[in-house]
Amino acid sequence: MDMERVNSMGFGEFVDVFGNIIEKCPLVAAAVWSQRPFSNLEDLESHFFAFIDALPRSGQEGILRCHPDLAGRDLQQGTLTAESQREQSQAGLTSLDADDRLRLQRLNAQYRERFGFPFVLAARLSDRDAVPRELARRLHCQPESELRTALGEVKKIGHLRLVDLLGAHPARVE
Ligand SMILES: NC(=O)NC1=NC(=O)NC1=O
Repeated sequence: MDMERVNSMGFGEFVDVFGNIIEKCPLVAAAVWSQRPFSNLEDLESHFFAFIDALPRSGQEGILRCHPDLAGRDLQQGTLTAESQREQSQAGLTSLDADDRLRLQRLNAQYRERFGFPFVLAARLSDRDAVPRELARRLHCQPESELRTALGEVKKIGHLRLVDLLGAHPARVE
């Protein structure tokens, strides 16, 4: 899909295509549509990220709360979005043994208890050993910095989902 096609999309088609760039937050795509035309993937992405950055803290925490736990209930029940299902299975989270799954669920619960939002990490850039390690590490961070870290992961997930849809930007040959 090229940028000409993206820029020609009506509102409905744009939200159909980009509504889950930010997990379960089609509002972001609905807002970004009015910023068209976009010059390239980075430009489009910058509008998604600017919307998130401009939200009040409650809105940013709301974005995080829309993310399903890693190896959590949604994964067990098969109710993940297609993107999340793919990302979590690529990180090996669909084949955890009972002990590892229970450990991750306990860590997720501790994390949510401490911060009031779920642990979010770009699963495609991680793996089944790194996820619990990173969760245990971030569990001890300060709330302010952890909010920023978590939103950074939302942006990594969003970037990878945009690359899936638009194709990676060929390296410029100077
Ligand atoms: N809590 C999460 O981090 N969820 C997720 N990370 C991903 O990369 N996909 C998810 O569903």
